[in-house]
Amino acid sequence: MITLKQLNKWYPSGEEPLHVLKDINLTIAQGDYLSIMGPSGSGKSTLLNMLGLLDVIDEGEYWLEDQPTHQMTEEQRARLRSQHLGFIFQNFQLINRLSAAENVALPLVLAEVPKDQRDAMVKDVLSKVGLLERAHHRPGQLSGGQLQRVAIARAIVTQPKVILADEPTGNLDQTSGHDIIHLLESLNQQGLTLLVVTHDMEMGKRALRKVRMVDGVLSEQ
Ligand SMILES: Nc1ncnc2c1ncn2[C@@H]1O[C@H](COP(=O)(O)OP(=O)(O)OP(=O)(O)O)[C@@H](O)[C@H]1O
Repeated sequence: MITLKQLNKWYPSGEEPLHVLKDINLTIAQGDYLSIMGPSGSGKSTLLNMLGLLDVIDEGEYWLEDQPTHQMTEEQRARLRSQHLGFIFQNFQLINRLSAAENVALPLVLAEVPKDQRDAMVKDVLSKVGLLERAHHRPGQLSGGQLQRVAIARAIVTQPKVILADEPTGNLDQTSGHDIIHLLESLNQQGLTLLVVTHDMEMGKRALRKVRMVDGVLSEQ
């Protein structure tokens, strides 16, 4: 479902551009579970941003569901992003003045899903992540592990094919981290493709495919 061919990315930096991703080739199938590990500054988040269609490729090809994203306009890429991709971040990125249910509903509001349909979908995913009874709580009233569950519910409510997670356990204690790993893995077992950038050795090791990034060069173990 995802193919990267000879992908390159540079960032402007002083006199000489910084070559952040170097000739990346990668094929990801539906249902894969892939961890991306490597030293700080090696390009892991940049790669995840490219896969998430959040930034433009300078050179090479990125095919998503047989579609050439490298030839698309920003608008086309945004449409593809909202159809197929869900995102999870280390710092959850929830809106504090909205309840858990309202945070989860946001992508559906943006997609103009009617309210009654929206409510049913939100209820369904909140129950999947075990937080139905906290639906009306605001982020300030929830623990770190619960916040990440809300973020996961928000990521899956649009029924994406791929979840891109950047350090999903990075702000959690060990027990909550375990819970989040198990939740993501159970979603993967139901067919969701899972791509995770992590420094968490446990998660890194448990992934079915282990990819390592060093100085912009990717290798698979
Ligand atoms: N928007 C940007 N503009 C310029 N340079 C950037 C930008 N984003 C990242 N970089 C640089 O690109 C390199 C790769 O950064 P990236 O965030 O992808 O690394 P990482 O492997 O995810 O690191 P970490 O594990 O610390 O999060 C770093 O040298 C970083 O300073």
